[in-house]
Parts: sequence; structure tokens; C-alpha cells
Amino acid sequence: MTDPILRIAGVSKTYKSGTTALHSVDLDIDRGEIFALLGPNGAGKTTLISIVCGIVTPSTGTISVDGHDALTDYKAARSRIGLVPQELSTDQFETVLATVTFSRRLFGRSGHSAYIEELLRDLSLWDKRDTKIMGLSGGMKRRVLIAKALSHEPDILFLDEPTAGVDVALRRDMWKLVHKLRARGVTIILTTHYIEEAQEMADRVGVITGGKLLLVDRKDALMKKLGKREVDLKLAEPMAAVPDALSRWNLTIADDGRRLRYVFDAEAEETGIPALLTALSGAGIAFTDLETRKSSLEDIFVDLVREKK
Ligand SMILES: Nc1ncnc2c1ncn2[C@@H]1O[C@H](COP(=O)(O)OP(=O)(O)OP(=O)(O)O)[C@@H](O)[C@H]1O
Repeated sequence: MTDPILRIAGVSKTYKSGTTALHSVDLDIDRGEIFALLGPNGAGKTTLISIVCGIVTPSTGTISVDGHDALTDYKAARSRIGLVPQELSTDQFETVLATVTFSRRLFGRSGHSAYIEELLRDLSLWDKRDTKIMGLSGGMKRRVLIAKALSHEPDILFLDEPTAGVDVALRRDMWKLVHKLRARGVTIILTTHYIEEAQEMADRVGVITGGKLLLVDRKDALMKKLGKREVDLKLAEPMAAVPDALSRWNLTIADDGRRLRYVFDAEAEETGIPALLTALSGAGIAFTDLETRKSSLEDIFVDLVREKK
């Protein structure tokens, strides 16, 4: 194993207001992985990212970025990071090219570069390079934020809620770019409310709520371990209550008595379905259709957050 590119150890944050946004968070991020940080509003995602990027000071704990302490060796640590924030706070009167080039120069890189051209082309911004920021649509401004974050060729890219309020074209461009960056070895950490995206994109997932990192696991393992499967039977006759004869199965009635639902562990050796079907027939319960479903990362997430409350 190589050293993690990012090491967060015992990081807590209590704001002046008295709100504790993070409780002793430990997290190692591997080189080149795509990590999704999932959590409801107010979970502490932005606070954590802001601390790593040196925008917010932690109350306790240490952060090491590629071996550089984020507090004592701030410049070296920060130069390895690109941050795409949720909102744009950039000079409205500058052109796209000037803004992105300026961001690059801030990190001591030469201004004019084939890299910037490629970046702007990847983000469909090249044709707009001489347009002032204030003349861009909201979606285009988001693209500029991404270009700025990537302007100095960082090793780690943070995307804070990257697709909130973004149209399909930008989403597509963004995920294409994420794949390209990853192929180049860039580590990507994203926070998202769009769980399907974490499911599609991430190698590992961290679930945070109330400032605590509840779990971190490989996405596949998480879905295997915590995933549920469901069998949904459409009943020929509506049913008011689950008969006693069927009490050994975890059954619920749905759709005003028209459906019977059986939920079981996706990994269970014995699903219990054959016995259930026999018992249904023995109890004279007929069904007209049967559907099966596997839980999504979203179901797992909702269950987890509910459990820990
Ligand atoms: N500057 C601040 N001063 C005081 N409290 C803050 C500050 N920033 C955030 N908080 C509080 O810290 C907690 C965590 O907020 P944070 O923005 O990190 O959550 P988040 O997971 O990013 O939420 P969201 O998904 O809504 O962006 C919240 O209770 C929030 O109100």
C-alpha cells in the first residue's frame, strides 16, 4: 500500500457560535480514488472540505496532504488541491481566460499554457474565453469554477455538491472530465446529495451525519453488506392484515392491501422465498404478479442515517 494522499486525523470543529460541526473525524484517502462523502444538509461536509483546503481552522486534529501538514506547511499542501465550491465568488468583470489564468498564476505556475486551452475545451468554455464572467449563464459560471479549480493541475480535486442545480449537459461534461482526471491519477473527493452519482462514480463512500463519520467502505462492499432485496407480490384479493400463518417472514402490506412485500438480506444464504410461496398457497392467498428489487445506495443511506439518529 502506498501512503494515503490525504490523511485526516482526529479533526473536530466547534464554530464560535458553539455549533460543533465535526466530531473527531479520521479519514484516509488513497491516491487516485474517487471518494464520495454522503450526508444530509448540515452534516459537516462543507466544514470538512473547508478545513482540508485551509479556509476553516480545525479546533483539534491534523491534516496531511501528500505528506505536507495543512496547517504548518499550508502553501505546499494547498497547491496540491483544487476546490470547486458551491458558489461563484470570482471577478465578474474579468474574462474567462483571464480568470482561469490568474488562478493558475496564484499557485506560481506560468500563465499561458496548452493545459489551460485543453481544460477550457474539455469544459466547453474555449469559445467563451473572451467573454466576461458577468455575461455567462449560471451553468457556464459553474464550468468556470471547475476550470479555476483545475487551473494549477492539482493532485486532489474537491467537488462540493457539484451537480446541485446543474443541467444535464454540464453534468455529462463534468463526469467525462472526472473520468479523464482519474485516468491521469487525480484523486477526486465529492460531496453529493445525488446518491445515484456516488453509486455510479465512487470507489469508496463515506457517510457523515451530525458531524460524525458513520462509516467508510468500498461502495461494492457497502451495497453487499447492507443491501436488501425485496419481493413484491401483487395480490389477487386485497388483504387487511398479514395472516398468522405467515408471521415468520418479514412481511408488510402496501398499496392499500393490494401488495405484500417481503424484505430480506441480499447476502442471505436462504432467502426463504420458496417456503413463503408454499405457505401463501397453503393459506389460499393468490397473487397476479411478482416483482423483485435490490436496494440502492440511497436506501442504505436513508436506513443508516435513520438508525443513528
Ligand atoms: N461559519 C459557520 N459558523 C457557525 N456555524 C456554522 C458555520 N458553517 C457551518 N456551520 C454549522 O455547522 C454545521 C455543519 O455545516 P456544513 O455546512 O459543514 O454542512 P454540510 O454537510 O456541508 O451541509 P449542506 O449539505 O447543507 O451544504 C451546521 O450545523 C451549520 O449550521
